[in-house]
Amino acid sequence: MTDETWGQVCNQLQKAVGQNNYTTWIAPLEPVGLSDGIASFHAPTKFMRDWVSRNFAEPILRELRHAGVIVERIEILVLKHRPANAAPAPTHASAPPARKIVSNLDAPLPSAPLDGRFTFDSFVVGKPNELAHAAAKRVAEGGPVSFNPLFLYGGVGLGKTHLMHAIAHDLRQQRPDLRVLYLSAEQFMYRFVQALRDKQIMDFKEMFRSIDVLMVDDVQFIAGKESTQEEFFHTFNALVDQGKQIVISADRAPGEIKDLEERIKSRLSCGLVVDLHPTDYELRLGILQTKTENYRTEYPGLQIAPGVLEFLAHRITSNVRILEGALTRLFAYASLIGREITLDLAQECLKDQLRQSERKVTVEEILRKVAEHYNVRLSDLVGPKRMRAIARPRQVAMFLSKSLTTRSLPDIGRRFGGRDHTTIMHGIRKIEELRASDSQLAEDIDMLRRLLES
Ligand SMILES: Nc1ncnc2c1ncn2[C@@H]1O[C@H](COP(=O)(O)OP(=O)(O)OP(=O)(O)O)[C@@H](O)[C@H]1O
Repeated sequence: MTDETWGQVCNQLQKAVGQNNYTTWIAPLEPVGLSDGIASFHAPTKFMRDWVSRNFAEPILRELRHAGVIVERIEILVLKHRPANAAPAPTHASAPPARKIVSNLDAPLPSAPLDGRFTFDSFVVGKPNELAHAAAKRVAEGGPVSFNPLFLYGGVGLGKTHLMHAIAHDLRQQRPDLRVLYLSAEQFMYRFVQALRDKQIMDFKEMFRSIDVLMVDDVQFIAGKESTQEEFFHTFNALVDQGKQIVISADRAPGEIKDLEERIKSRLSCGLVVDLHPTDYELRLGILQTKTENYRTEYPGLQIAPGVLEFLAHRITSNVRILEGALTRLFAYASLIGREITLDLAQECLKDQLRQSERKVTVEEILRKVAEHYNVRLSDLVGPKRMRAIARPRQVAMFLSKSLTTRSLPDIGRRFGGRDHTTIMHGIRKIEELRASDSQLAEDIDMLRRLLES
């Protein structure tokens, strides 16, 4: 492969993977040769080799083929660390070209790849995440540091990584003068161990202390890993002392991370600790609406019936990742079979997800909702009164208890003031009969069922 071909490939890769990824991961690669359908490259570190192999091998291969190179796979080799004046000593037998030794401070930061979709524009703000969003926005302005660190925590799939990437995107665009490094705590550890092994710990320290904004995702990962914690603590202190911004995320609050040293917990709690709360209905609906808008360009002409998004927002409450996955699946499915997205289609396509998130409705909840709906006392529902105004709602509650819970008739009877199972059966039959002719009753039941299942 000629330099010219590689140059062309690089131009294409820049477009394919984005400028940041290109500068960080592709530009440092050196093509070494091509033989037996294997294109070989040198990478400066193992960390880089692993990242590139995992994340960029496919686009590199694709662009090489586009440029007419006949290649089956790529191979990335690591140049062993060596003194600056020594001859190159690759870990591979073939002779590599001489490598320029660059100062650490000029080298691109080994940031983990950023997801181009995780921007502030695509982040939907609601009550549960508004503080986290506002704090992240503030950091993204790159102005004077007002809280250090910004500590974002919350359960799985609630947007921590999204916000951190959004900060990095904004900073890179608006403050290209700042050295911004985003990586997971696992990658921090990996780099640290690597530096120890390669006796490059001074380079490691120098690099981490040269950063203006350091973002470490999933910091709970270093709990119980003593020397990594120690190094993290020193890095953290050095940056805070220099007035550099730090953003950290974790799955729980600093004080609740087990096996994390006390001094680190207290350091992490010093700035602004913000909780990303579980989503509420409005936020979920907002996210679904935004994502649906995006899909409209991808699937033009696909119709979505009213009520489907509301239904999903009610039923899929676990986390945003699962909610997004359900919507993606639904659009792909509907476009494949060429049908409008209706409630029925959603139920059919998302059976598994819906079953998993099915709420366990209790007889007590049913009694409470039915009492509220018919404006009768709960005690009357389970009591002995027989007048129609009480007896009918009671039968509705019996019917719903049988269809929405897995309780047996005797069990339901016990929860209805110790009634016999035959009484419960009678009540259920009555409602089944009436429902067919009484549309008001059928509507009431439908509504109550939806309320209870949401
Ligand atoms: N408020 C939001 N608006 C739009 N998309 C969101 C929002 N919150 C989360 N998401 C999306 O949900 C998915 C999961 O979010 P993210 O990866 O940031 O979660 P996380 O909190 O880092 O979870 P984990 O700890 O599992 O990594 C992403 O695709 C993200 O874009």
